[in-house]
Amino acid sequence: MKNISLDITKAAQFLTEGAVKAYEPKVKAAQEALENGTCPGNDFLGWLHLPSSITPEFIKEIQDCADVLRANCEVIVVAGIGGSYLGARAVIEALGNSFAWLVGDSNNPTILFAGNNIGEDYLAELTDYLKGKRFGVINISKSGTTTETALTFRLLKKQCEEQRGKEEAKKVIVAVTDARKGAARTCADKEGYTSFIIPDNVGGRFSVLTPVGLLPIACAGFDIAKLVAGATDMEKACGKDVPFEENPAAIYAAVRNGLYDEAGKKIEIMVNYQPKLHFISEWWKQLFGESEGKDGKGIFPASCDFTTDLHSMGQWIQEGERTIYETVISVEQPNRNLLFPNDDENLDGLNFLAGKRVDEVNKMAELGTRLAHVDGGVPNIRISVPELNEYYIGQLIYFFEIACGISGNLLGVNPFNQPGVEAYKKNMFALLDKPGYEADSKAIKERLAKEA
Ligand SMILES: O=P(O)(O)OC[C@H]1O[C@H](O)[C@H](O)[C@@H](O)[C@@H]1O
Repeated sequence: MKNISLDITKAAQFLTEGAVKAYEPKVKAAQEALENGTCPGNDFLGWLHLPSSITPEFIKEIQDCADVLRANCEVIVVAGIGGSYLGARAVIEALGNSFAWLVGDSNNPTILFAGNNIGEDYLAELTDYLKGKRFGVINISKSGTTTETALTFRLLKKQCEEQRGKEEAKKVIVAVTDARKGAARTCADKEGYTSFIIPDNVGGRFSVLTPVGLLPIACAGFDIAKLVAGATDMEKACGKDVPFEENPAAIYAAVRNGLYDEAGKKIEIMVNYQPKLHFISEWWKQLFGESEGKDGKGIFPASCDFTTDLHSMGQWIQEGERTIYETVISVEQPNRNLLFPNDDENLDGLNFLAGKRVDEVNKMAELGTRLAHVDGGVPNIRISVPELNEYYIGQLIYFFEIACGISGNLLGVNPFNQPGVEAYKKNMFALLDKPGYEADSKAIKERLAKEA
């Protein structure tokens, strides 16, 4: 089986000769530090060899739980935010039917996501939809206290118990959370829910290959063993002893830091040409944004779906400020085969495409865009994925995870904490008069009064 591969030629040309190679010693040091646990954030390195540590027995334990949910639910709601849902959604959407919620696939439950926002209409419409449905809930929170998830779970738990009875509800509510602490753990233990542990040393944005992602992905009907196999093979392919030039994660980390350090590229646009990969970009944005956006530094992670966004963002990318570069995920072979038909009248003038596969048009759009954007001063990194299946998505996940760990170390930050996310929470709790935030409430209201 070939691996995903990296083409940096259209990015390296924006750097001085040898600039990428010059990162080799720092990359090696970063990988040694990750391996030896001597880097900042070294209490969150459980992801580094997670794929190769996952046993068939553990896969079966997760699959068995998924089978119970699949047998008893027509809808499964995944409650989680950030790393507690993005990975699962990214994989499920990358592998699933683009219209999954409409095709009424009788073999698989409908997987919905909630707890990732505080939209009242969203939650009201969700609870309306769930009325009369045989639904279950996977409540995912590493801290077990995240407001968005906890607020949603309280609504769903109540509705599930009302609709199915408390005892039946216990069969179809599963918690994925901390081993010991947090409200989600307390509730799971009190109610007797099946639960899985998010290892202390695996941060949320690195947790898709723990039950955080594996359980929802298995519930959706995908092969988590193959996902883990792909991640395991990429773990080997990006190991610290792999020669720099042969280590795709090392090269990607080096190139992106070179573009940032030397070429003033402050924004990385993750691009796909397959709509199914939209949430892979969303997952990637948290992984790199939350890992590197610190100390006034870091490449800003953005994303675009092409060719869709070429009609909205194409102008900026082609002629805006030259502080951007693109990383393009290119899927070599789609899973389906659709030929473009001939039309005798040819009113649209498209008969020159007749008989071609739709993907041939997509690939020429990709090539044409790459030429245009590089000509316009936008470096282009291309990640080639042979096909969209569990194995290669597993490779892609681990590739980005290890590249992120290396890159954060090259940037000189702690890639594994996220102190910045606490600020909004403190303000929100103060404004909501949460017990324990009395002083903060007083201060923030005085501030708002002054600013009014
Ligand atoms: O899994 P949880 O503890 O609910 O956290 C969910 C998310 O929110 C936190 O505030 C962090 O920003 C993320 O790193 C995390 O993935």
